[in-house]
This record gives sequence, C-alpha cells and structure tokens, in this order.
Amino acid sequence: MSNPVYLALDVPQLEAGKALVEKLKAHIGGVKLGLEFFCAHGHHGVHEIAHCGLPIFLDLKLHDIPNTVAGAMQSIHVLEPAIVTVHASGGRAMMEDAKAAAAEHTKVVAVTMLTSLDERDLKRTGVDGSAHDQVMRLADLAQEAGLDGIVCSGQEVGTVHKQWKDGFFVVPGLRPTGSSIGDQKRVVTPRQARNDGASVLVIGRPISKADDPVAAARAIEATL
Ligand SMILES: O=C(O)c1cc(=O)[nH]c(=O)n1[C@@H]1O[C@H](COP(=O)(O)O)[C@@H](O)[C@H]1O
Repeated sequence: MSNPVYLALDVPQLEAGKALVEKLKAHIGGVKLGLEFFCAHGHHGVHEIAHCGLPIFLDLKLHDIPNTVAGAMQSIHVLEPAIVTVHASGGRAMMEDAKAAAAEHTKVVAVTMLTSLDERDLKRTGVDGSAHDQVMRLADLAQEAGLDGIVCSGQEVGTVHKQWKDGFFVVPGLRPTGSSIGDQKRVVTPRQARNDGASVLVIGRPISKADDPVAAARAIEATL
C-alpha cells in the first residue's frame, strides 16, 4: 500500500522547500502545494517540486463563478496535478464545471468545512447546526456534482465514508499525540483518520517544523 501522507509544503522559499522534499521523499506519499507556495512560485515552482517524482496535490481552494473556476482548471492542466481542491460552498454548478474542465487523471475534491473552524465560527458565518451536518450536506452536494471526493476533518471522515463508499477523502488537521495544535480546531491523530477511511493524510507543521523532520515523518509512518 502506498504511503497516504502528503506533506503540506507551506513555505515561501523554493530552495528550502525543494531541500525539505528531497530529505523526506522516502517517507511521504506526495506533496501538497498550497496558496503560500503557489502565490510565491506559480507554475515554475510546481515543476521544480515535481522533479522529486512524487504526486503533486495542488491545493488552490478555488471558489468563484463556474466560468472562472473552469478557466483556472484549464490553466493548470499542464501541471498534471494528482489532486486539486475547490470550495464546496461555491455550489453545484461550479463544482460540475470544475470537474469537466480538469485533466483526465486529476482528482477534484471539495473543501467542506475548514479544520480551523468550530461550530461557533460556523454560526458566525450564518450557518446554524453542527460541523457534522455541514460537512455531510456539502459532501452530498460534491457527490451530486460528480467530484471525486471531499476534504474534511478526521472527526467527520468516518461518517462520510460510510455514505460515500468509493469517495476519495482528504483529511488535514492531523496531529500526532503531543504535538502543538496551532490554528487547527477539529483535530485527530493520523492513525485515527486512516482507520476511519481517509485516503490522503495532509500533514504540514508536525513534520516541517519538527527539529528533525525525517524522524517526525518516520514516527508518523510507524503509527499507520
Ligand atoms: O485543503 C486543505 O488541504 C486544508 C483544508 C482544511 O480544512 N484544513 C487545512 O488545514 N488544510 C490544509 O492542510 C494543511 C495543514 O497544515 P498543518 O496544520 O501544518 O498540518 C495546510 O496546508 C492547510 O492549508
């Protein structure tokens, strides 16, 4: 079985990012490049990291009108990402058009409720009810739109997995026991998320900010 851990490479410096990936590549299954990296280095940076030979997850969290999101999807065809994110709250038509415009081998997954939010935050955005209900509602919408799966926290992935058996589930907000939680609010351990049906485990700071990133990645690998 391939390693489900994708390193969240949230760094602004290209050379430091490349060096970190080179060091870690035997202990991770892929690299997630998000807004911080992409805004700094664009297509060139993605090509540079892709040289490591691991699959690239382009976490752009697209959220706009359908025509604009479809255009953005077409603009990243050449990068051949394994996974791309859009926001489920962009609506069904936006997700349908995103999937239709994506490259054939790219999995398009919808972010449901960010793992940095809890139910109080949700209420402040005008949504009453539990995190669980919100994730389930948006997972249904993503499935209806024909997406490959969703992004959710490890607290919801078990239930979503029961309902969407062949879905592809990306789970961030992972913290090995004892590591600092930072800005994340809905957190579980990597092992728990894997047990509950996560397809991909997104892990950033617990590895990248560790004194010894290789030791941290190996320790996580050993728990899976
Ligand atoms: O789409 C994501 O990857 C994502 C969704 C979400 O709900 N929460 C979340 O933390 N992420 C990303 O997952 C990574 C988590 O990083 P760490 O908290 O450092 O492990 C970051 O790159 C976030 O952008």
